[in-house]
Amino acid sequence: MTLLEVDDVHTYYGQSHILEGVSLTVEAGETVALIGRNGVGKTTTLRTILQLTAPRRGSVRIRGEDVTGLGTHDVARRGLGWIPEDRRMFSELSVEENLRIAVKDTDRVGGKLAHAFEVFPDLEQFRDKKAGALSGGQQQMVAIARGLVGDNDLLLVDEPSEGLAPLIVETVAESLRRVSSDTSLLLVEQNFPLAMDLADRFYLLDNGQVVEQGSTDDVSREDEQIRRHLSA
Ligand SMILES: Nc1ncnc2c1ncn2[C@@H]1O[C@H](COP(=O)(O)OP(=O)(O)OP(=O)(O)O)[C@@H](O)[C@H]1O
Repeated sequence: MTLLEVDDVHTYYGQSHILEGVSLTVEAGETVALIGRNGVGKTTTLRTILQLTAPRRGSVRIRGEDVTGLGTHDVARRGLGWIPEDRRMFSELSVEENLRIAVKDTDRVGGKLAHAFEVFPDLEQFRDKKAGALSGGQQQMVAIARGLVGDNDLLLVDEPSEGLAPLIVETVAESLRRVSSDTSLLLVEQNFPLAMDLADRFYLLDNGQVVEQGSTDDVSREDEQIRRHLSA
């Protein structure tokens, strides 16, 4: 089943034409990577999907239903979760409270928290600690765990490895791998090897357009070309 279908979206900030006809899909169960240099429109693509910035042309469909122009809250209610680049913790609240807030079905808070701590055993020892006191890697893990307890069918994850040391990136990658057995992922990543490792398919964006796409299994052939786009 096609969970998400973005068709030929054109998105602007004021007069600036940022996305110039982006199309992509995410099937149920897939992890899809959106890669590309700084400023090519990756975050804008996620914002467009969530209708935080509605496209002027083109459409966004969730399970075949056109959600273009709906409020972000209504899009989220259809099973889309967002893990933004800045992670958006409630820094004065504990890890557990941050997770509780994300549970939509309040009758199931206990079970959801237990599941989160099972998937992220490292988090359990921090459950009473203020989220603002955690390291960047630990906060990223809380952000991913929040996506997990939120019962989302698709998580939009923006640059999860940003600013993290290589060893911590590996832990975060492992968290995403675990979450991907429960939910589909659309992953914005500038770390090319990480994106290739986690994703089934990829889209390469440049200047607001998809310039390459395919299975990550086939990527070695195109490797040089992709790297050129990423470093240009
Ligand atoms: N709120 C805004 N108003 C005007 N221009 C914006 C706004 N947000 C982003 N832009 C511009 O839109 C373009 C695309 O930005 P976007 O954040 O989508 O890129 P990105 O590929 O996610 O890059 P990064 O990795 O730096 O976040 C950039 O040129 C950026 O300067």
